[in-house]
Amino acid sequence: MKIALIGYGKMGRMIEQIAIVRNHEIVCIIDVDNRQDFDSEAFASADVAIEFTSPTAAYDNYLRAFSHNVKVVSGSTGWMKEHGDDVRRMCSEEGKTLFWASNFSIGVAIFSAVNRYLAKIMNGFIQYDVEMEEVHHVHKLDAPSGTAITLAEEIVDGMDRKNGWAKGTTLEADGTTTGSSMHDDDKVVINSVRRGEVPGIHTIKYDSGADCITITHDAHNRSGFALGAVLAAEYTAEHSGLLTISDMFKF
Ligand SMILES: NC(=O)c1ccc[n+]([C@@H]2O[C@H](COP(=O)([O-])OP(=O)(O)OC[C@H]3O[C@@H](n4cnc5c(N)ncnc54)[C@H](O)[C@@H]3O)[C@@H](O)[C@H]2O)c1
Ligand SMILES: O=C(O)C1=N[C@H](C(=O)O)CCC1
Repeated sequence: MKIALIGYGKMGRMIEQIAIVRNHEIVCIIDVDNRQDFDSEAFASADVAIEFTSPTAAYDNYLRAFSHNVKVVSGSTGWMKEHGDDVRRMCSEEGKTLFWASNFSIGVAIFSAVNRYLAKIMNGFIQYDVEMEEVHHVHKLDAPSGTAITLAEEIVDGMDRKNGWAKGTTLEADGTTTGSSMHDDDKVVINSVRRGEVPGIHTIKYDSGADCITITHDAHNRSGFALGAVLAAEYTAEHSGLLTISDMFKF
């Protein structure tokens, strides 16, 4: 398969390595300094573009790729609130294809299945309250993480006493804390920590007067995200519309 990369940072570089091992051809690499290459023959020849850039760059990159009829797989987070409706409309009404996931790792797909199951059980046990913590490296631009938001939305779907999520505190790398831990009881509070070079840790904690149950996904490195993105590109070459992890992994 012919793959174009949009964003050649930590994720773009790791995706390139895995794609080559899986016998794909990288036909074009676009980063901030050569955005004119969106209009190249090489870019238009791609079966799929894999996009990992930033919260503010992602949406425009989708538009550029769509204008050349190139399908997109993207892991960029933090753009959904502003552009989610527009992207959904383009995929459902205008024949565009975007595979988007807040987290591409198989481990997080499994963790998400456990999260959904646990939330449904906890719906019947009102003595437990739930909160979440995500820990990421200090370069991360968005908080809470996209993964934490997805996991919180799953909890809200499973528990009648929760009707949304709220951004809690953020412990910054310099030790300062911003945000607030005070929120209505019907919100799933997500606290963030920015520390060193942590690839990503998500912990969901159910606490009662008697005990506490926690589940954690701890990424050792970015290889799980990158492999998942290449698998998603292989899936996207054969499918269309708005796609996500639950389309690819059925469990
Ligand atoms: N879904 C997932 O599994 C997953 C996993 C890791 C990271 N992410 C997300 O992916 C994004 C990128 O992560 P990263 O660790 O590779 O970041 P990074 O900062 O290492 O790399 C981003 C790259 O994008 C480039 N870029 C920025 N704006 C651009 C633009 N307008 N056009 C082209 N290139 C542009 C930057 O120059 C940089 O090379 C972030 O939003 C992060 O949250 C998602
Ligand atoms: O490194 C990042 O940035 C990550 N972003 C995603 C998120 O926001 O959930 C996935 C984990 C790594």
